[in-house]
This record gives sequence, C-alpha cells and structure tokens, in this order.
Amino acid sequence: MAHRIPERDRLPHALYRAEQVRALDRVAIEVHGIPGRTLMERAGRAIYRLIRERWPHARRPVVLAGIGNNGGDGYVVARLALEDGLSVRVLQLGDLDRLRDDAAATHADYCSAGGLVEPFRGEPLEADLVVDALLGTGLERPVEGLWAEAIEAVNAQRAPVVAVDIPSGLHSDTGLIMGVAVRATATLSFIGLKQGLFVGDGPDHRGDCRFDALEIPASVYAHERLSMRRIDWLQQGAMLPPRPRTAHKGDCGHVLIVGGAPGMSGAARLAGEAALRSGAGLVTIATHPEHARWLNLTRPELMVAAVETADDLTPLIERAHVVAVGPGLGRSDWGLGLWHGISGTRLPLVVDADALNALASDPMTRGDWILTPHPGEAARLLGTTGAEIQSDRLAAVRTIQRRYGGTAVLKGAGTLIQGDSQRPPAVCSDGNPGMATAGSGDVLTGVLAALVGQGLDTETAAAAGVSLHAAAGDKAAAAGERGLVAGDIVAALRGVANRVEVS
Ligand SMILES: NC(=O)C1=CN([C@@H]2O[C@H](COP(=O)(O)OP(=O)(O)OC[C@H]3O[C@@H](n4cnc5c(N)ncnc54)[C@H](O)[C@@H]3O)[C@@H](O)[C@H]2O)[C@H](O)CC1
Ligand SMILES: [K+]
Repeated sequence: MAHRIPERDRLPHALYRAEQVRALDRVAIEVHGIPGRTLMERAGRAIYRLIRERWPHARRPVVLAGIGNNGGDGYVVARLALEDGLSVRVLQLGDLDRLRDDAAATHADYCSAGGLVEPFRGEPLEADLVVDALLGTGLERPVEGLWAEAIEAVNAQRAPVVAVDIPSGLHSDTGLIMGVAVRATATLSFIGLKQGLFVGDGPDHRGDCRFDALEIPASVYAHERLSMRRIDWLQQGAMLPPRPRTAHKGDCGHVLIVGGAPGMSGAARLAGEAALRSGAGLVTIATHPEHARWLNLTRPELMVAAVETADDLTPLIERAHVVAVGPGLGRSDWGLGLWHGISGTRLPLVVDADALNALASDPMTRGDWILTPHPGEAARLLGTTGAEIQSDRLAAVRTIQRRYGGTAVLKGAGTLIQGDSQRPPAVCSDGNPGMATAGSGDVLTGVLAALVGQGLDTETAAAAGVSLHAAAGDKAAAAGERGLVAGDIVAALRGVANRVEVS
C-alpha cells in the first residue's frame, strides 16, 4: 500500500489568496469572538509544536522577527522556546516601535519572560534551527536592504528553516519571489492555505508544507469561496470508475493515439503503453508507415495501424472512444494532414505537442477536449513568450481555456488545470523535477486519454489523470529523480492506480 499520510498531515484542498485569509481572520475575530491575540498564540504554539516534533534536539534556535503579525507569531515561538529552557535568540528587523497591537503584546510577553531582542546586523546566523517570522501575507514590495540580507543569511546557513505562514519574500498569491525568498525546510500556514505555496516558485521554497486552522470554526470558511483547488492522487484516485467484475475490454475504452512521425515514434509508443497501464481496454496507435510494423514489438498488447492521410483514420475513429493526437506528430504535411482529419471528429480529444502547434496556427474552439501545453506550447497558443506564461501561469491557463474551450492543462512544476465549469482552477501538488524528462508529456497524454475512454468527462479526467501521472512520477522518483525516464513513470502507473487510499 502507498504510505498512509497521517490524517493531521493531510493538507486541505482549498487554497486562498492573502486578502481572503485576512477576511477569514476577521470573521473568526469579529463574528466568532476569537481575539487576534489568541490566534497569534495558537499560531506560535503550532509552529513550536512542529519544531519539537521534527527537531526535538534543537537547542539554539534563532527567530528572525519582522514588524508585523508574522513577527508577532515569531515572538510567541521565542517565548515558548525560552520557557522550555532553549538558548533562543531573536534577531529583529525593522523599527521595534512599529510593532502594533497583538505583535507588540507577544513581543512584550517574550521580553517579560526574560527574552532578549537583538537587531539583525547582517551577520551570519549561528543556530541549529531558524524560524522565519520576517514577512507573511503582509509582503507588499520587493525585499531589499537588510531584509534581503537576512533572507540571504537564512539561505546561506545549513540548519533547518521553519517558515511562519509563508516563506518570507514569497508572494502569497502568485508564489513569485519578490527580490529574494527564504528556502524553507518546512512551512506551516495558518487558517487558509495560501495558493502562492503551490504556484510560481512556491513549490521550490515551501519545503514540507503543513497547515493549522488555529481551531477556528469550520463555518468561518463559508464566508470565502476558495480561489484555487489543490489536487493530489490521494483525493483524485476516488474518481476512477470501478471496473465491473463482468468487464470486457470494450467496456474499458478504446483509445486511438495519432502521432509518431519518422524519428519520433517513441512518443506515440509511450502514450500508447501509458494508456494501457492506466486501464484502457484497447489501444490503437495510428502512426507513420515507416515504423508501424515494429512499433508494438516490445508491447504486443498495442495495436498499430500505418496511416498516410486523414482518410486512413476513418475506420480507426469509428472503433475508438477517445483520440489522443500529437505525441511525436511533427510539423510535416503528414502530421498536419492527420491533425485536420482528427480535429473535426465527434470523439473527445486529448491534444498535445505538435497538434497544439497546429491548433495555434489555425485556432478553433471545442468543448470536449483536453489541451495539454507546456509553457512553450502555451506561448504559441496565446501568441506570447514562455517567460510571459511563467510570469503568471494562472492567467495563462484561464486564457487558454477561455479562448479554445474544453479543459486546459498547463504543465510544469505545479501543473494547473482550468475547466469550463465554474470551478476554480486546480493545481496538482504531487510530482517532482525528475519528471521534466523526454516523453513525460507523452505519458500524460496516454493517461488522460485512458481515463476519458473509461468514462470520465474531460474536466474530471484532467484532474485525475494529472494527479495519477504525478503520483506515478513520485513513486518512480523514489529511486532518484536524476536519471528518471518517462518509461519509469509508465512502469509505476499500474501500482499507483490500484492502490489509491481514498482520502
Ligand atoms: N489569519 C491568519 O493567517 C493569521 C495570520 N497571522 C500572521 O499575520 C501575518 C500577516 O501579518 P501582517 O502584519 O499583515 O503582515 P506581515 O507580518 O507579513 O508584515 C508585513 C509588515 O512588514 C512590512 N513589509 C512588507 N513588505 C516588506 C518588505 N518587502 N520589506 C520590509 N518590510 C516589509 C509592512 O510594512 C508590514 O508592516 C500572517 O502572515 C501570519 O503570520 C496571525 O498572527 C495569526 C492568524
Ligand atoms: K515568514
């Protein structure tokens, strides 16, 4: 069985922007009468509990404290450490006179308990654990000067770093680095999990992500519509339709893969096997005559058809439930001809790679397709640059969905999914950098097509398929991310698909 994640460590699926969390904060305080000071105390205690659980031998923690409530949380942590007899030091940034209300109170409590506060002067940090309480959701401009030096000092030392609420310097909403950002070993976020931890540079800076609702009533969350959904295989695995005991291969979908120009047959081959390993009953690969006869030598369960023109696809389309077009399709007349033969079919489509490039050159809109661009293909679909896409991935995936219809999947660290329902965009928190390897996208294409072929609508299939693909990539990465090849992801699909733990 996949390792069971302890209930308390399972992150929520609701993600919020900073101003939404502040609204939740206000409801907790003003409607439910929970004092802000109590929330701050709970926040500090949650951080301190995490520290004692994960690093029970830490004796010389350093707390870097800012001048807002994030810093206020840090003073609670420092006082608890002091009361526990740890040799805690607080290095403070900004003007202490600017500490207000709750943060001024927790600072005073720390000092009353005998704690000392020293101004950070740019010196290297001497600690066996660092608490980053500099900046939280109140980050409002790029970090500069001594604040930037403090973050660089945190990143330059080797002790574990615990980020309070969000790594300082990381934007709570976009996940972009504002000048410089803390690379945390662990982040504990409060009340509402910030979407910035999962998009942009968030995955690279959050470390092991934890969450604590600070005991606010569940009814508080009715006041804010989540801004994004976090998805993972633990949650999405439940979407796979059960396989009837009486199933025969026709019941589990017939996937048609169209692709594999000369020299790129491997892409179609990977997509085909990925579809089989994701539960498709039948898979046919329509590919170039040059290599059709031996494409299934190493996987005889795949059917292969040599196709020259779109007309050759007609009998294949008649037998299929879903078509995945694009893996290794190339940009020759052969590939373009097949794309035009497919794009008008009534079957649901998964469109990837060079089929996306063909679509970008000759745009059309459909409701029942899944588009799976990486940032470069997304740039061509939107007539912009890859850097532009990466600078605001959320806007990009929304625009692709609005312009082309169906469900858009923007691949990359924290793959984004935007369907045409009113649901907020989803971000997959499974996956790892080892998956950035040749053929990984072809495997995803096969997985998505298989799930559509098994009866999932395109939007549901996109979320489940992206999560399955990412979780298989994580399983494959257990042997190391470096050197992970797409075939390793294929090899992991069956095990992950059949051992989901329904959350
Ligand atoms: N509901 C909750 O999630 C709770 C949050 N808590 C903690 O409160 C912070 C948010 O506190 P806030 O005072 O609004 O903002 P910060 O602490 O992030 O401080 C911002 C502070 O710093 C100045 N500032 C902003 N940007 C910069 C910069 N680039 N360089 C220097 N200084 C900067 C700005 O002027 C502000 O004064 C939240 O993250 C939680 O940690 C509650 O304690 C518990 C409930
Ligand atoms: K922080």
